[in-house]
Amino acid sequence: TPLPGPKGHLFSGNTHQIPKKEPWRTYSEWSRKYGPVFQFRTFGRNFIVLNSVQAVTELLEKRSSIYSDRPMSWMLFDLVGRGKSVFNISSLHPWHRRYRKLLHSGLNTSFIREHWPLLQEEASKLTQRLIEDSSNLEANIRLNAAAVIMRSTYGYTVSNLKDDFITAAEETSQITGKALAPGRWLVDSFPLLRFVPSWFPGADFKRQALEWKTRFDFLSSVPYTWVKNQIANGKFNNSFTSRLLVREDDSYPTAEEEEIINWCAGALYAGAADTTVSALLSFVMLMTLHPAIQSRAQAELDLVLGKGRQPSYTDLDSLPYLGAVFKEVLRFAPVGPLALPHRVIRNDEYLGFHIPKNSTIIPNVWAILHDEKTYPDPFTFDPERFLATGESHPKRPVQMDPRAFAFGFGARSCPGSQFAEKWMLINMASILANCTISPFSDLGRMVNPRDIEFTTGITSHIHVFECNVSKR
Ligand code: HEM
Repeated sequence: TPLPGPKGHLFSGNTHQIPKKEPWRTYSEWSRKYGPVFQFRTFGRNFIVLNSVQAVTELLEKRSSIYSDRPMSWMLFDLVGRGKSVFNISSLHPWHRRYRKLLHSGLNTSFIREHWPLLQEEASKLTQRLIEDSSNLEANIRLNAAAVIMRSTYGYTVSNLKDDFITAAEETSQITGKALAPGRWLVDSFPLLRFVPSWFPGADFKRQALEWKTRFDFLSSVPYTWVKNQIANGKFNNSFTSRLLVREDDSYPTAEEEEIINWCAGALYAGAADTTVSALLSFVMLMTLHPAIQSRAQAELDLVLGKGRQPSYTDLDSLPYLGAVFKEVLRFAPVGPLALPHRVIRNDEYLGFHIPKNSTIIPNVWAILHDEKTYPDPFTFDPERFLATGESHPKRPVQMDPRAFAFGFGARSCPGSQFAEKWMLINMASILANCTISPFSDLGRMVNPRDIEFTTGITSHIHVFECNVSKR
């Protein structure tokens, strides 16, 4: 049986019905009408949206070996030459496994411990900047992301957002966005167009692709060449990249190994920058709106830290309430409401429905994290959902851990999740131990938690409103 879904035109399918704003909400409504797994179609492409815990677990996790490919973008992967990036590489490509292994071991607990002093130092700098000027909330948080990532990936120190390495990394993500813009490139619907010669009238897309490819080749070589030079000069800082390049037996990586290391290192900024900024912005905004929750997290910190001590690695396990706040931020304001799309590589069947080979699979993480059966009263921000000894609902069972969904699925799940979590927790601990965040009271304006808005994109950001950050 074919999967249910909204009726579309014979040729263009449902192209005209795809929502431009917060599509996860529309998909969630459609799932009430068509069921938790439904499909829709655009020119030559089939999309399947998974809206339930059961569906993502069964298909993306248990059948990960066939559900972990990425949908093809001829413009970005082929013409612009980004098909081998960690995010885009086909799960059938032999490097996919090598990337995953390298990223997992490269971002493991010992990496996190090694970079703990950096995380702690940047957390206190961020806290200080927020106290001095809370009007630049987003820029201050961005600087924290850039500083941590560039230092831990390449051993490179960033002190402002105008830094060359940051502008290079940001240009990379802007080009990626333009090359992936849905419906923008005809070649994505008619792949044969890629063989049109670039001088041919109307082949502007090929000239554009070549320009971007040249730019990418340059941009991706900048930080990598820098680390290699530092190592050659014998004065490098320990980093993700240096750990892979400098070997105990003094051997040199092969050209192929170097290419793999460069793709993996390049993925860290792309994976970390926007996601951690989104999570931390949501945290600050949600603390502004929920003073009682904020004070409870501060009371927990005060108890563990005593007077004057700053939070450290070993404290994190003694801060269950702060841990619950982190989980609730991920649930209430998912960083990637639709994670990233996957592709199924062969025909399959689910609950008697036919899943056609090559369909793009969209996990509706937002719908899962706002399903009232799993998370009663889903639009209320309430960290107690994740505590066994809730004060206000002592008998309520602990709710499902949102980290199982917020970081994606199967052989594509986020390799930086452990690092991200420790990094966010130390930032949150440092901010709350030293400051109190409150609404901009002069204006007497208070945003109703239900009116919070989010931007639409691969990562979604909370709409920022002004707040006060004052030293405690
Ligand atoms: C709160 C922070 C973060 C969230 C919510 C998050 C979430 C995600 C999600 C949803 C995916 C897509 C998974 C899928 O396709 O099923 C992903 C992929 C990825 N993330 Fe993260 N991430 C975060 C932080 C980080 C950090 C700090 C790093 C690196 C240091 C990182 C590196 C990556 C990489 C390299 C991928 C691509 C994996 C692949 O395609 O095989 N992420 N992340």
